[in-house]
This record gives sequence, C-alpha cells and structure tokens, in this order.
Amino acid sequence: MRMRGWRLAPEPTLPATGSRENMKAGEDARGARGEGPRKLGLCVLCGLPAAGKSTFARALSHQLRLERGWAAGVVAYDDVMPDAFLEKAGARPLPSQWKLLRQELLKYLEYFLLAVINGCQMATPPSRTEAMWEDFITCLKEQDLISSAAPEAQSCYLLTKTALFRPLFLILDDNFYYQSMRYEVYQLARKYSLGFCQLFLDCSLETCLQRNGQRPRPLPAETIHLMGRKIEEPNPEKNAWEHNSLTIQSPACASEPSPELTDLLLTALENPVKYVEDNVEQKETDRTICSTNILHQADQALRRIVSQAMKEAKGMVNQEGFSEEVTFKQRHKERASRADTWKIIPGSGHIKCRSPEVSCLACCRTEKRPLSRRKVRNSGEVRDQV
Ligand SMILES: Nc1ncnc2c1ncn2[C@@H]1O[C@H](COP(=O)(O)OP(=O)(O)OP(=O)(O)O)[C@@H](O)[C@H]1O
Repeated sequence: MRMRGWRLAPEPTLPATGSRENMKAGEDARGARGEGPRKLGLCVLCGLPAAGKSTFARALSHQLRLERGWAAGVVAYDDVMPDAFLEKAGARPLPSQWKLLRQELLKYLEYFLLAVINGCQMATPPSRTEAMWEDFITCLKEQDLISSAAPEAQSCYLLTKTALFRPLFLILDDNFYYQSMRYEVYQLARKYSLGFCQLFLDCSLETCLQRNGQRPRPLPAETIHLMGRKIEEPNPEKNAWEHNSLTIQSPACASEPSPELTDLLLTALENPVKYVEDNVEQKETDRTICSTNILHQADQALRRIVSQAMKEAKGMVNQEGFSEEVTFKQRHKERASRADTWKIIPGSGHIKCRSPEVSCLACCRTEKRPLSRRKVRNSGEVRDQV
C-alpha cells in the first residue's frame, strides 16, 4: 500500500450541470426519446470487519454484470480513503475527520451520479483531497465506468457506454456500523430519486476474529470487539427508510445471489426513493403562525425555564463532586478511600462527612440510589407537568 500525504479539503461544490433543473432536463430529454428514466441504485453493505463484505461485493458486482447485464461498481472505502489514515495506527483520525472524509467521498459519488443522470462528462471538484480523488477515479476506471477525456480536457472524465446505457448499481463497501452513516447515503439516494437498499453481512464475532487473524494485515482484535458492541444493524421496523434491507449470513455469501437478494435489488431499482421538495413558502407560513400563537409562545417560555432548572440541578450535583454517570458504588468507594474526610457509620445507611474546608458535618445516603438521579427526577416531574 502506498503512503501519501493528504489533507482534508473544504467541501467540494457541485458543478453547474449538477442543478436539479439540469438533471430534470436530462431526464425529460431521455423521456422524450422514449428511453424512460435511468435506473440507478445505491446498495450499502454493512457488517463487522472481516465479515466478508469486500469478497461479497466483488462477487455480486460480477454476477450483476454477467447475469443481469447491468452496470455495477463497487466503491470500497478502504481503497479510496487516504492511506495515511489506514496505515498508521498511531495516526488514527478523529471520528470527526472520518466523518468529513466519508462526506467528501459521497460528494465525489454525487459528481459521478450527476454525470450519469445527465448523460454528460464527469467534472473534477474544484476543492478535493487529491489522493482520495485519484483513488476514486482509479476505482471507477478499473470497473469500466469512466475513461479519461482528451488530454486538453484533463479535468473531465467520459462515461463509458456501460455506465451510460444500462441500469446501474453502485455498491458501497464499508462497515457502516452506525445507522447515521448509512442515512447519509440514503439522503443522497433521495436527493436524486435513486434506488436504495442495504445488505447486512451477519457474521459471528468469532468468525470475524478468525478470518481477520488470517489476513496478511490484520486489524487489532479490540477494534473488531469494539465495533461488535457498537454496530447498529438495519432496523426496518424502527426506521422506515431502512425497509429495503436484507441480512445475509456470511458463510453463504460467496455463492450466487439468493432470490431474496435479487428481489431486493430489483425492488430498489423499480422503486426509487421519492424526492421531497422543501416547501419554503409553507414553512414560512407555519413559522408566522407559531410566532403569533400565544400558547406556543407560553410553551416555549416554559421549556426554557425547565431546561434552565435542570441545568442548575445538574450544577448542584456537580458542585458536590459527583458526575451524573458516576454510579452509587463508585461514589461509595471514593468516599471510603478518603477516610480522613468521609467516615462510614456501619448499618446506619449513611456516610458521614466532615469537610476540613467548610468544617461542617454532612450526611449522605448509602442506599442504591444516586443523589443526582433523585434531583434530576424531581426536575423531570416539573417537565412532565408542563
Ligand atoms: N464466505 C466466506 N467464507 C470464508 N472466508 C471468507 C468468506 N468471505 C470472506 N472470507 C475471507 O475473510 C477475509 C476477510 O474478507 P473481506 O476482506 O471480504 O472482509 P471485509 O468484511 O471486507 O473486511 P473489512 O471490513 O476489514 O474490509 C478474507 O481473507 C476472505 O478471503
């Protein structure tokens, strides 16, 4: 793997051809030619490291091309994210940096999608992380989706026939372990009315650890354990936008697509996510109604008071030196360790405190109920009444 310098670029702006009006014009032109709207879909792969996502994505893309005659492309985040992030364990990026990079990659994807939708060349974003953009271009070229334009138009790329004239599925290969990460992709699908679906590769932690151990460059086992605790599987019952999701048992994933998988992909292509126009006028009217409604104003004022009261209650707790999260046990232990200040009176249900600073005597309960909780609950009652 190469080592290169990288920097986070400011968010790339979309080309003028990227406006929704132009996109609509492109669709209308195709409609007029009797071709109908292009069928485009985004498929998010998620799962633990070493669950087999990349292996699965490659196989699926190959099968879609061969058996369905679709255009398919895999965007493997590991291949496109700047190497420096992935190579140096000591230089691990902050989560916020990861987030920015992920969003930047989605912008690149948007450039490609716009070119496909409009049937035009793909432009280069004016601001970009050079290494990442290069890898993105390589990734598309290797899958025969774009080619370089003439040397005099170096900042443009031509779409290949495959990308232009067939239903196209892009498979995004990353862990996507938080649903918020996947939601960013869904928003992109919604913005351009694309098909959207999710595949969760379900693989036991033990199998992932074992497969990871056999890789030439294994990840630290703790990373997999941590992700195993954090991962949020697609939950179509809770999130309507996740309804096009399928769980695939990893050991079986190398074989040909199951009827369920084919069905999922077809459903996504045939039922693109609906674009919802922001009704600015309606929003403005609603805002005016709210700002002149006395009940709404009173509600807002009360909410502010309650929020302030809760903050103050929290502050009181903190002044005592106990954070909200500190459990009763921890506090008990802490007090016991400061025996010069805190005296335990066995059986009394209390800890006696003699503070040298204020030379006073105070008592704290030793029952399993943190003082902070009680205080907060009291404030909560106020809120419930509101
Ligand atoms: N179905 C399978 N059965 C057995 N081994 C598999 C299977 N799928 C993948 N593997 C092996 O497991 C290892 C990890 O696979 P792969 O790189 O596809 O996982 P991944 O989920 O993409 O990992 P990462 O998230 O870390 O990129 C590879 O060595 C691969 O050969």
